[in-house]
Amino acid sequence: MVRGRVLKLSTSLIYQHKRSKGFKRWVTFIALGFGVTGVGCCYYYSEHYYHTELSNEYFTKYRISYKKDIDESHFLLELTPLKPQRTNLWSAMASYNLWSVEVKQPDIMVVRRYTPLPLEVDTVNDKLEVLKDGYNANGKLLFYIKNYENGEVSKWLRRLPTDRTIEVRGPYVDYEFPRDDHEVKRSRSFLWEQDDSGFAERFNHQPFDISMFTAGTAIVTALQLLLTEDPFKGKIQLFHSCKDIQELGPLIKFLYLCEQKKRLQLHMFESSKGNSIRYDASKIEPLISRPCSYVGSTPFTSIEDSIKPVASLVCGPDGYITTISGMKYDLAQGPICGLLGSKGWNNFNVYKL
Ligand SMILES: Cc1cc2nc3c(=O)[nH]c(=O)nc-3n(C[C@H](O)[C@H](O)[C@H](O)COP(=O)(O)OP(=O)(O)OC[C@H]3O[C@@H](n4cnc5c(N)ncnc54)[C@H](O)[C@@H]3O)c2cc1C
Repeated sequence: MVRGRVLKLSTSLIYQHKRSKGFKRWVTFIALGFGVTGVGCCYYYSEHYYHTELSNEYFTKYRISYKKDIDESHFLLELTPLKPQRTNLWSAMASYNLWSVEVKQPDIMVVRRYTPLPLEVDTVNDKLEVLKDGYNANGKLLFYIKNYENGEVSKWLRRLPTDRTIEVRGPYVDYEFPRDDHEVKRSRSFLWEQDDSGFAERFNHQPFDISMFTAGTAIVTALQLLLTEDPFKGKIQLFHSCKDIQELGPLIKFLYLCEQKKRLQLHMFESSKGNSIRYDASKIEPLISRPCSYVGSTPFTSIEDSIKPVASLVCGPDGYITTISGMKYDLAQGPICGLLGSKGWNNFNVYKL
């Protein structure tokens, strides 16, 4: 009888042991399942959401999808994000913000700003196309860049092969115009060479005009305002200095289209043709308008033929900024002197970028 009890006990112990072994196996299996799912979720999150949307708080990875030399110092660079961008910065910024992004040079850990243009490369025909309203080409960014002989980042960028991954952060707003949320969107159909000659433009409010003074690649600031979705509503009087207009490559066409549409009044100063602001300021002085007063938001009347600039933006190397508008001290604007100073412009209506 005692033997029978012992046998029963040992059988139940073995059973319990077996059961607890099975239980342990189940627990391990479930824990492993949770672990694998957790790791999978983290991987999916990091791949699809984390650090994939462009932000100025971290770097996002982009691939060099196109690079084309214009001449020995200028090239076009197209970056495609590794993950398509959900935010359409062209719709969000429109022409109310001039914006740029920072590109990181990882070997020396420095960043430089570059100003994207709302263009994408049509690889079949090897030409530039303006991005249509509501379309962001999945977040592609196209840049016009000058490489400097001793330039840390521009020279490095020019040498990188296509398909190389680089890191970008932004966007950074470099200048902000007053935003009018009750204004109608401006059409850009002429940029696709569509005939809109029968269409008379009307706005809710009277647009204001500006003057821009750019040198070299700084022309991208004017091009961004002219080509972006809902482009600048007023006229832009642009004084551009460069060695030769040909250094703009395929971008020249867009300037001429805007000029034909009377959205742009272009004054070119090409040093290779002996036409330089630096050496002959008297050539440009008579062309510069005096500042007109900004009267704020008034009902639309008409689009006039004349240009009445209420603000001037000056963008280029330090020496150029000094000639046009007086010295800029790092982040401080400094007093308005130079050519603009002599024409009555001041710190209320001039901004040195
Ligand atoms: C808001 C913003 C937007 C910009 N957008 C663009 C853009 O779209 N395309 C573009 O090409 N550049 C743009 N730049 C200029 C760009 O950020 C770099 O300054 C430029 O590429 C030179 O950097 P680097 O590292 O190659 O040269 P660095 O190592 O900084 O300088 C090397 C040498 O080049 C000289 N140098 C540097 N910059 C200039 C200049 N602008 N003019 C004359 N000499 C210079 C320096 O004096 C130095 O001797 C922008 C700058 C700002 C602030």
